[in-house]
Amino acid sequence: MTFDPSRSVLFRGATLIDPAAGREQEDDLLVLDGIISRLSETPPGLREYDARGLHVAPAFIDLHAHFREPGGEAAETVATGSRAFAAGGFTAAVSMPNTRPPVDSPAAVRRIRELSSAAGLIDILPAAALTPARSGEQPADYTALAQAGAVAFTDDGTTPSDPEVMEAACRAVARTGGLVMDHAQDPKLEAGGVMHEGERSRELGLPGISASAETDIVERDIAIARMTGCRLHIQHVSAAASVDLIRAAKKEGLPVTAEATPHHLAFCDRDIDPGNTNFKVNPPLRSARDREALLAGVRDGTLDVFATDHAPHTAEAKARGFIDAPFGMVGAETAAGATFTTTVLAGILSPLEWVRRWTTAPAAILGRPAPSLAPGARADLVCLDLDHEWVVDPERFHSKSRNSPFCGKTLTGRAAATLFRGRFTP
Ligand SMILES: NC(=O)N[C@@H](CC(=O)O)C(=O)O
Ligand SMILES: [Zn+2]
Ligand SMILES: [Zn+2]
Repeated sequence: MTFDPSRSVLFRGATLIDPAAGREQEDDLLVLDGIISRLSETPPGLREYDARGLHVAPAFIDLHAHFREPGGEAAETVATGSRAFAAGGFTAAVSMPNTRPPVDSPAAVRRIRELSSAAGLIDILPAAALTPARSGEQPADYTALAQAGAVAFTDDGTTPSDPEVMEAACRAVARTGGLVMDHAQDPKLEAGGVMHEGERSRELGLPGISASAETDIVERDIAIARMTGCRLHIQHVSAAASVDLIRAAKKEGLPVTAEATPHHLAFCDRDIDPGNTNFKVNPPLRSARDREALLAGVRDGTLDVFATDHAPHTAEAKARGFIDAPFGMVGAETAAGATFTTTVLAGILSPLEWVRRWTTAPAAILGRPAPSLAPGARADLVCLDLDHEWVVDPERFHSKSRNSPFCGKTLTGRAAATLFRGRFTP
């Protein structure tokens, strides 16, 4: 029997975590020609990977990533961002449309998919702008964008400030069965702020962004989901009251989901060093109480998934000081460790549930088939070393950018290897 050795491997002695089957067990795992196969089919001469002490799971899917191409290639490209995500244990990521120009046409959506295929390390699933030019002025042609390959619609970086535009957009997306992702932050209330408004911002003398900048929009858009039936995914939830609103919406049976970022789970405004602009992010790192509420939301499933909001910026841009530097932090290569450390090690999630939040849960939100370790499944896999303690050194990132708040921090857990269609990456 012949097989392609570059897409075939036998993982020996791994602990397999298969959230689709709800199972964690010690076993070998065979990958043959990029497909998970029955152990009884193992051919002679196959490469073996010693996975004793390691966990093998479906590879991670990120619902929220910025690749900066076109227009921001000094900070990241599809190729460098793909390497960063592959190194982080991912084989798929949803790209945000806030490039320059924005991804707001079928041609721009197709271009992202072409760049993704050319890089060949992960599947980049493009989100398209919710409104043309992300101007918040009118709905777009969602059918045409979806036909070109858009998996969701968002004006990430902002949200339509006019509730009537948001309602019309959600109504139109609902007709196509599509998904709206929402950067829930009122542009008016956010204006001029650079960190969470509270005791710490007053201490530092920095302009604040109130929690209500987020919660007002979460409330507005849950009401719009109720009226329109549109599937609504709240991005990068930061405030305790947002978690309460989302919990209540779910209880009511509304089609609302939400994501938690690694950085909002790991840090609060007390951790902000005003001399380090890598802590400047939108929405801002909020109070310790907000952070506790996010962890409670992760625990009870109100926050369905983790998502990185990987937002690369050049060292030059981040050197402008806390007032003028752009918002955003990289996250692809710290996501696994940061979320394992803040949730599993903290006793909030089991390892199986933690894997679920990076795999089957985001796939379900996208309406894609559940990633699985069953024979016949595509071998998009991550091999995790969950005992590995490491100190984050951004100089070692594959990303073009280094703007990580985790620099110098110790995390537990990392991707030891990633397989994309059976091939080791990056
Ligand atoms: N999160 C951020 O602080 N920045 C993001 C935009 C966004 O996700 O809102 C970026 O594109 O840099
Ligand atoms: Zn955003
Ligand atoms: Zn974003």
